[in-house]
Amino acid sequence: MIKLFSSGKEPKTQRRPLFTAQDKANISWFSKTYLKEKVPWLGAVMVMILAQGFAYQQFVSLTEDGLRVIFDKGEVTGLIGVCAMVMAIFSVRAILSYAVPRISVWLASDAVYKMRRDLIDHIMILDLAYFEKTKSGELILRLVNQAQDLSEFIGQTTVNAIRDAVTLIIVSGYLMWKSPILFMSVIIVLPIVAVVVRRISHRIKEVQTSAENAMGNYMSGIEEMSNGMRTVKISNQEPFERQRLKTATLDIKSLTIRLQAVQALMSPTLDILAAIIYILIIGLGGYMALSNDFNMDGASIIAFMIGMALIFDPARRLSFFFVRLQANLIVLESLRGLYNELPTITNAPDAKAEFDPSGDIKLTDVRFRYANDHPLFDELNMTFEGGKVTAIVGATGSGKTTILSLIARLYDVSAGTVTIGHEPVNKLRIDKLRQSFSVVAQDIVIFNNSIWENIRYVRPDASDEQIWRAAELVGIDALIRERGDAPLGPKGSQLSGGQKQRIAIARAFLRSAPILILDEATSALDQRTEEKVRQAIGELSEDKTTILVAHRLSTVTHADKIYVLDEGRVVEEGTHAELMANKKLYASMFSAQRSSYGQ
Ligand SMILES: Nc1ncnc2c1ncn2[C@@H]1O[C@H](COP(=O)(O)OP(=O)(O)OP(=O)(O)O)[C@@H](O)[C@H]1O
Repeated sequence: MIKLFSSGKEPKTQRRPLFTAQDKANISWFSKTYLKEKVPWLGAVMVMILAQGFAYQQFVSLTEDGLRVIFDKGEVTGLIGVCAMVMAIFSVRAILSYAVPRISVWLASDAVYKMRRDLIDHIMILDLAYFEKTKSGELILRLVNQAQDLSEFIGQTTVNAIRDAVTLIIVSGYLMWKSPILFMSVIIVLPIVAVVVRRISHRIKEVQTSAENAMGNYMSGIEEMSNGMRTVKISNQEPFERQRLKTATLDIKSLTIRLQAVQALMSPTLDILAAIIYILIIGLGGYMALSNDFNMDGASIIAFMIGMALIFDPARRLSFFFVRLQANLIVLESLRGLYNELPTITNAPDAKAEFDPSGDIKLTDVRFRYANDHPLFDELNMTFEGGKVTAIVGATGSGKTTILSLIARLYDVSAGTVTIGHEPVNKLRIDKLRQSFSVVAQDIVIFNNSIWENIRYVRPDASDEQIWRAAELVGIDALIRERGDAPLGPKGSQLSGGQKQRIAIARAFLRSAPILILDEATSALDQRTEEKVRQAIGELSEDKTTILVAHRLSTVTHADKIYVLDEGRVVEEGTHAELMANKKLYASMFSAQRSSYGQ
């Protein structure tokens, strides 16, 4: 679970390798999955990068020649020749400097596009349970920001780092060949760089994890605040929301500053090291040039100095690369973590596409729990007869909606079976199973689109006549004419609760599947509209297996069978008349409701 805010005290860093086994596995996964097919292009980029490295080496070598021409021979034509060569070398490097980022950014963007595409595919198959426990801000962070960060890191930072590493190796090799003693004396400082980079990298990794978490919290906070603005305003909770978001941004600010503070330690360290290197070249190199014991002259010292200057910047950038690498390893880990979320509700290997959706729906000895601590159902037995209307009533939280979720296999039972027409639902192809339902759920999802498009959503191939007919049956046709193509606002915020419910019922009409599930389908309608819609629903449920969940018992009296549920157990079952005659829970609930409605 994501840590809400970092405590400010990071655990003491233990000595860990630069890449953990997990990091290596993540990098290998990303390369194999998204870069392997681009190997020829990656090869081309590598060749160009090598050519860029050799261009610098040639430049150092030509500079030395040029200096000798000036110091020793004094030939102007020789000097022009050297200048022309330098120009040619830098022209080649310039062309490559254009080509390399163009290709590498394309490669990285394509790889990250494919990863995003796969992530979207993967998210779509995850269980409902995953979305009920995951904050949407976390998903947005991964799919938007982290994927983008990774793309930039691979396409620009890593390619630049490889170019720097190649330049460093080639030019260092050349300097080593020219003067091993001088080269070995000046790179004595390198182990210090390695130690500093290592220490700083570990620290960055820790702070980056907290920063990513804080960003996810901030995004989730914004989402919750904007979606819940009606409740926020009515309950005067603006100060609380303001404070919550401010605390989240403050957390991001302090983590960003901490991250920068750690990263900033690199610069002064490297500046001091640069000074040591130049002092060594001037002092030791100067001594070698003055002494007759070494094969060195002024030109070689200056060329050596230029060579070191040329590799110093790549070396500095490379050390920053390792710092940024740590941050991006965290991002990669977080992205790959999404793939580690696996759906449990999947098609069985021999899943059937053919079954009789108009058969009886049976729950036999069903056991189910949401969290591990409290079982909701223990040996639940129910039958919803095919082609009949069955109602489930009971106190709030007694498990009515959960029964519907088990039938539609949004959750799997932990023991027992749920069958439709004698076929266990977990042996049916999930798409075929769900195609057999028309559902009017409690939480109606309305998209920011027109009413028309919202109805059509459940059956994109429906004809205009079919959509009009569905709209007329629930009496929303006039509103369609009035609003036209105007979008309904996020989550249908520009509609009343009853209008949303009518759209949901129109969807059920349009879909006209053999099993009709109505979960508090008419609770937000006024009595006159409800009467009209109920007649329409009556027509719709003809020859269909209908499961009706309602609190208002007057809406279930016509059902062929009524189940009364209490804390996950069926406490009564029968027709309205039978249950009234029983004079138990149902009868008392019915009488209480009737007297409260003044009937
Ligand atoms: N996704 C979930 N994770 C954990 N617990 C859940 C989840 N959904 C529901 N519950 C719990 O399971 C129990 C049954 O919930 P359910 O929604 O099935 O009740 P219900 O009878 O339909 O209630 P209502 O009449 O209020 O709609 C409740 O205690 C609820 O808090």
